[in-house]
Order: sequence, then C-alpha cells, then structure tokens
Amino acid sequence: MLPMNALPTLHERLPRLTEHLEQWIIESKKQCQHGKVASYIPELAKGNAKALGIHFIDAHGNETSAGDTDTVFTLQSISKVFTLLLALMDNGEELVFNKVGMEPTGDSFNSMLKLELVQPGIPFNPLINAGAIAISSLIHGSSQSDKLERVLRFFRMLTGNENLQYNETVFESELQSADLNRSMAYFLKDNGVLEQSVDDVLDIYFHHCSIDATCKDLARMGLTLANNGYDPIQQKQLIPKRYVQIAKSFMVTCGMYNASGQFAIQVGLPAKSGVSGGILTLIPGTIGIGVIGPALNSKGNSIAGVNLLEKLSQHYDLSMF
Ligand SMILES: NC(=O)CC[C@H](N)C(=O)O
Repeated sequence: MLPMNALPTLHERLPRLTEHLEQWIIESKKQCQHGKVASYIPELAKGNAKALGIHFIDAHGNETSAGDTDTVFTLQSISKVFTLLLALMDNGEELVFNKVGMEPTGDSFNSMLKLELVQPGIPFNPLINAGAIAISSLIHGSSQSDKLERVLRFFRMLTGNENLQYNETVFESELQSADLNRSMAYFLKDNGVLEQSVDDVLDIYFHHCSIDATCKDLARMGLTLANNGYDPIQQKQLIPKRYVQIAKSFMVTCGMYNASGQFAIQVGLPAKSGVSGGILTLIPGTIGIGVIGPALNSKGNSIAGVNLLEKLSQHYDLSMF
C-alpha cells in the first residue's frame, strides 16, 4: 500500500466534484418520484421520499458533501457488513463459514426460499436477512447487554462518532413487524444454525439495523474499508485486512441484494445498501462515500442514490473492473 501522504486527495481523484455534484443531485432527484419509501417497517415510512444526499471523505480527512446530507436514517442492511466483520474478529473464518455461505442468492433480501431448497440449510451469504441473523448469533459478549454494547462500540469506533445510538423507536417498529424475520430465525434454529434463543438473536439483529447515522458516518466507515481496515484518520488498523477483503467481496457480489450484478456493471464499486435508503460505497485505496435517498426501487435500493452513483462512476471512470 502507498504511504498515506502519497494517496491522492479527493480533489485530485475527483476534480471539479462540487460543481458536478450540484447538477447531478438535481438530475438524480427526479428519480425519487419513481421510487417508494419502505413501509413494511412502519417507522421507515416516515422517511423523506424526496431527499438525496452524498458525502465523501479521503485519507487526508478532506470532505465534500452535497444535497440533503443532514438526513438521519437507520443503517438497516448496511450494518450487516460490520456485524460480519465483528463476528469474523470474534470467531475467525472457519466458524463463521460453518454458519453462512459465500454465494449470492439471486432472490430478494428477505427470502427464505433456498434455506429449504438447498442443503445443509445454512443461509447463502451474510448480507441477506437470514445470513445476518445467523451472524448476529455469533457476536461475543458476557450477557445480552454486553453484546449490544460491543456492537454499538464497534460502530462508534468505525465512524469516530461517539454520539451514535440505537434508535429505539425504529427498533420497536421492526420488532412489531418481524413475522418474516422471526420465521426465518426459527427455521435457522431448527436447522441447527442458531444455538441461542430466537428472541435474543433477533434483539441483536434489529438493534444493529436500527443504529441512527448520516451519510458522513457511512463515508467514514467506507474510508476504513477502502484502506483495507486501516483508518487513516485515527491512524489505526481497526480491522484485519483479510476480513475486510471478505467483506468487500460480499459487497460486490451481494451488497445491492439481487441487483448486485447490475450495480457491478453500472457502477463497479463495492457497496452496501439498506432499506431506509442508505448506500455505503468506496473508491478502493482512497475515498469513502455515503449516500442517502429513502425512495427505493423494486429491489430495495435507493433509486436516486443508485442513479447518482452511476453518474459519478461513469464520469470519473471509477469501475474496478
Ligand atoms: N434490506 C434491509 O435493509 C433489511 C433490514 C431490515 N431490518 C429487515 O430485517 O428487514
């Protein structure tokens, strides 16, 4: 890896970014009308369907943002990347991959179809709901509250934001509308994937999905992934490189649910979306990017957010492939 001071700055890598963003945000916002805010978790239905914001941070700490970047939203599925990393740090690769596979499903994020169809009935990957629920059961801690504290501490460390909190209102809302996730968890328990009580595992899972964040927090976490687990701002290796490599591979193959192939072709960057409209992505080695746009397309990804990232990637030729 290049020494940090040799890494290109945001403005070197993405010249005239601020000017372009102004125009692109206006254009991409027009997509919002074709999307819908998630409503299967009632609290998420309160998201602003017209919002679109983006934040960038480079290894030198330079930042740029545009649009509705004050929007606070819950991490939802974006959190799954980081609970996977924590589970890998707690348990190592072998144990984690006894519980979840390494392949995309081609099905929607909340599908449990293949759990029954394909033996041995472990979730296909850690970024679908079934897989992330299995991962939640692997987080270490001396008690339930210790596990919740460790998870929150991990996110605070990665964002450098000590004010990060669980949004208990969204958590309660998820808990009240959890029939599908609950049925998945019982299925996993019957298959021997979950060893603890379904309620305790779901408590962890819904909590990490309910962490409040902004685009800036996403960009900050993206920056550490972009630098293979090294946080150039705190100047610390926060996550072993090997685990970040695993997480980024999953982001490319499964991070945008069953639209990951399309996203790889049109944007070509590792990314993870959440059903509240966030997208975390990164330019390898250099820049972390956070996007929010609560109106979703039919696959559950931010409709304007994906459109904005397509413009960005095409203009600056950012595809890794
Ligand atoms: N796609 C998502 O962001 C899904 C996460 C959400 N908490 C759920 O379990 O349904």
